[in-house]
Amino acid sequence: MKDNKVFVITGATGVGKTTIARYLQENYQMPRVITHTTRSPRDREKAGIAYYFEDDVSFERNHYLERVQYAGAQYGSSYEGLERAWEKNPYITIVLDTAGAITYARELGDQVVIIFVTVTHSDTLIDRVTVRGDDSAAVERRVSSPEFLRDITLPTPLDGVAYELVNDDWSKTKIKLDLLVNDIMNGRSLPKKN
Ligand SMILES: Nc1ncnc2c1ncn2[C@@H]1O[C@H](COP(=O)(O)OP(=O)(O)OP(=O)(O)O)[C@@H](O)[C@H]1O
Ligand SMILES: Nc1nc2c(ncn2[C@@H]2O[C@H](COP(=O)(O)O)[C@@H](O)[C@H]2O)c(=O)[nH]1
Repeated sequence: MKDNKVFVITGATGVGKTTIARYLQENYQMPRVITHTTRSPRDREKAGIAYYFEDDVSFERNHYLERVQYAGAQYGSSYEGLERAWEKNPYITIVLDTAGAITYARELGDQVVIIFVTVTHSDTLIDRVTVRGDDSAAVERRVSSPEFLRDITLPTPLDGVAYELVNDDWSKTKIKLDLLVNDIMNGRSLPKKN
């Protein structure tokens, strides 16, 4: 449906994209689109909740709006996943890398609200994912990947398109999210930078 919207939450590893999606689910009943990946599950990640975990063969069976390689694994968001979420609510979320966010902006136009999440000091990201329980070798691989370095800064195609949200302090982030969601739901638009 034309009035359906998808909040695309993007940015580097550990900035808090999944935490933001969870907040929007719990407080605004926005379902998150579950995407597909060939990477292995982390401790506590459940199949069908965190991701649809695939192998190289099963990954090819889905119909993707976009797909990317990220730090050596494949990721993709399927049309079926989007429709399943929109059946539950006209406002939904998806967590993507910046390449995926650019594709969504191009393919879905006005139906997309992009939130680019950053932190002031990128060193804090390593602490955050370590506290989350990520294996130290995986953290090392991830933060030295070209995709991680790319996603730290706002890509040019998203400049003036994405809302920039600095997630240093979670209590302030929640206030900014509430303002943004209420404005979008009421057809207003906040400045893109805060
Ligand atoms: N403002 C914040 N201050 C401190 N810790 C935070 C903040 N926001 C999120 N976190 C924590 O940082 C960790 C990483 O957050 P989250 O998993 O949401 O990141 P992400 O961007 O989805 O990462 P990835 O792309 O690697 O999946 C989690 O342990 C989360 O609880
Ligand atoms: N473009 C896409 N990016 C995706 C998709 N699913 C997840 N992601 C992003 O990949 C990285 C790595 O995720 P992680 O869970 O292994 O840390 C992160 O930026 C996710 O937002 C997708 O379907 N398409």
